[in-house]
Amino acid sequence: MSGSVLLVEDDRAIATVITAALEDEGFTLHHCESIAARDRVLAVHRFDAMLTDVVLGDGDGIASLDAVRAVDPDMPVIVLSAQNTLDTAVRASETQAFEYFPKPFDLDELVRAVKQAAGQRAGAEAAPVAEGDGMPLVGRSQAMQGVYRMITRVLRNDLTVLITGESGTGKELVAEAIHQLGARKSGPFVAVNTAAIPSELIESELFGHEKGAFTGAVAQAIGKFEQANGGTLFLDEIGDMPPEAQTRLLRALQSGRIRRVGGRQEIAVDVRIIAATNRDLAPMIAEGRFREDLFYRLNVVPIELPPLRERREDIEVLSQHFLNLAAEDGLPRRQITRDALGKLEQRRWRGNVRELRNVIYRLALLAREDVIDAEALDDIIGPERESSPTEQQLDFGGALQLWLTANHPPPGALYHNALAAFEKPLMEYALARTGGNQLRAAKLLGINRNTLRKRLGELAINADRFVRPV
Ligand SMILES: Nc1ncnc2c1ncn2[C@@H]1O[C@H](COP(=O)(O)OP(=O)(O)OP(=O)(O)O)[C@@H](O)[C@H]1O
Repeated sequence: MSGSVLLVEDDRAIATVITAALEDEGFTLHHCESIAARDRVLAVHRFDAMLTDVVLGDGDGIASLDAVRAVDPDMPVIVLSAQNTLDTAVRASETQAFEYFPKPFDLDELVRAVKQAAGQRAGAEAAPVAEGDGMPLVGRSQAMQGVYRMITRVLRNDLTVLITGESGTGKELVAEAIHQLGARKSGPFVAVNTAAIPSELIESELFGHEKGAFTGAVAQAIGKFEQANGGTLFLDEIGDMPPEAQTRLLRALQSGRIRRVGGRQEIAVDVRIIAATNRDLAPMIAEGRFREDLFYRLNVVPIELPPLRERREDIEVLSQHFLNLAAEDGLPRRQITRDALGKLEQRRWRGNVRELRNVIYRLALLAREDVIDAEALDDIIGPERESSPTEQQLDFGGALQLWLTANHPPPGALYHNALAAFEKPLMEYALARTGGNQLRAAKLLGINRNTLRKRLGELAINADRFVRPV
């Protein structure tokens, strides 16, 4: 049996014996000798079970269990005690300790109890998250099983999660799953893509601002932290966060309170944070571009999403899943042959699951027959291009196709709505690049200033939003 066990015991002889016995059974042991050390390690690691002595140098192993429950309410705890009094036994059972062992104890019995405790936890946790069953994630590979296991570990607590993985591997979907399946599901899920917001606006976007905080702050605005109160805040592309915003975020995480830009009052927020990045943060920390202390605050529970090329066995179920979604989105219902799937399984998928989704939608839309075979696949998507993943994701036609299937504009409004969907981000980009200066934005776009002003009005874009704080 495998599993990880935290052993809190200041008697080294006993610790050595327990460690040896449990390691022989395949457990990984982490040993510490004090309550302070226990709490430090629990803040960053999660264990399948904990064994604790009662009388420790810096406190009482039972009386201090509340702190353990606060970070991990469901971890089975086995109490070991040399004070074989009824009082200790009663106190242990009052804390719902999994089991109580007076010293000296029978080592075999202890090993059996640990196996049972760790097994019970794994059983209780394995149940809620598996593919299907309200679980939006598809894939049965070993790698995805590991991801599901990690998700189950964070459903019944509010630990901060850092999701890493290449672009398009499903990081946002995992964040949504944690929210939907967890205790906060009735609260809001608010996603912020740090990379998509001009750096000058990030702080105001996250924390809100008071009226007059900077030029253009014409009214008070509530930030994403406050919007997510009682729910989950998903901070995507956290590696792109500018240094000042990192500092402010760290402060908010430490204190559970935020202050609006230009505001004096500290506001308490009850928000679970899930962050994600497709960048390797280690070199950024080394170069001083990402705060190490923030990294540790975020990386309490790391979840790593494997690239699609490392779980090719999932390509078949994912393809079927996306064919179904395409049909639900109003595209023709298609089937795909084993040969065609074989070809899909050989591709590199540098854009990961997002790229697969786009390809399947394109196939569903453009295939001439209901059954997509290898030949049809070659016809429609051709050989793999040598383009970078970014180019593949930014394939304009593909994105438009997805937009068209996801939005069903009323008849007669298709051209108008598609144009607005295209123009709005373009105008916003130009305004963000030029700090809200309409003259410069018009120049950047290569259009007349009056045309810009007219379109801003028609598209309900508030140019003031892009004015840089001074
Ligand atoms: N395991 C999966 N099962 C079903 N759909 C998936 C899975 N993984 C990803 N997807 C789909 O692939 C697309 C990309 O996923 P998502 O946006 O979550 O990726 P991401 O890692 O957050 O990307 P980025 O780093 O670019 O923000 C979405 O349409 C998502 O629904």
